Amino acid sequence: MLFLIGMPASGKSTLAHKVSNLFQWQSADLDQEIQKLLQKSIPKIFESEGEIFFREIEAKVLRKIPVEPQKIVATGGGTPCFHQNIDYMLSAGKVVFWDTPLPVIVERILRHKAQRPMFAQKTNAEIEHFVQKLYQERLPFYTKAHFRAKEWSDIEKIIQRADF
Ligand SMILES: Nc1ncnc2c1ncn2[C@@H]1O[C@H](COP(=O)(O)OP(=O)(O)O)[C@@H](O)[C@H]1O
Ligand SMILES: O=C(O)C1=C[C@@H](OP(=O)(O)O)[C@@H](O)[C@H](O)C1
Ligand SMILES: [Mg+2]
Repeated sequence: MLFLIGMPASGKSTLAHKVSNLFQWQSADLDQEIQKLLQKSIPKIFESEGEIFFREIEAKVLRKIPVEPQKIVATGGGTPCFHQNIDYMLSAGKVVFWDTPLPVIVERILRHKAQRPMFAQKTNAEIEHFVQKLYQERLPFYTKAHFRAKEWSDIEKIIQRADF
């Protein structure tokens, strides 16, 4: 099983779908599993229950996703940084850091910021600064991954060479 980690808006959810379609792999999206379980959108969960509750549920749901070969799981941007989730993922499967360039991430967040609870209340300049800071804080977790991928060809190589 492959876990995708990386910044919010780096494209983890999109990439999991693409791998699933192209290689007929199973896929799962941790945020979607949480939304299904609680019958609430991620922004609503943040708003009504708060981040601490979200991180607890996130850690539990992560560990409930069945570990199977030829399966790719998109996690949330913060997943590896809480509740020893990175150690769990490193032991349960292979972990890929999807390292999209920060300017691309900033541009995507600015386009859809209303849907993202961490960014909705911030000005554009604040978002840019916040994304830089978040990247620096999270890099020590992200770089624990088995693989660091920057483009699609990196993903293809990982899928072809690793025995999952
Ligand atoms: N390779 C890509 N090229 C262009 N846009 C992309 C690409 N991957 C993702 N996106 C867009 O970026 C946004 C965030 O993608 P998403 O897969 O939700 O990221 P994440 O799950 O990492 O937050 C979405 O609007 C998506 O359509
Ligand atoms: O970076 C984060 O802390 C978060 C990223 C989101 O997932 P994506 O990375 O799929 O946007 C989602 O889990 C939640 O809003 C928190
Ligand atoms: Mg996602």
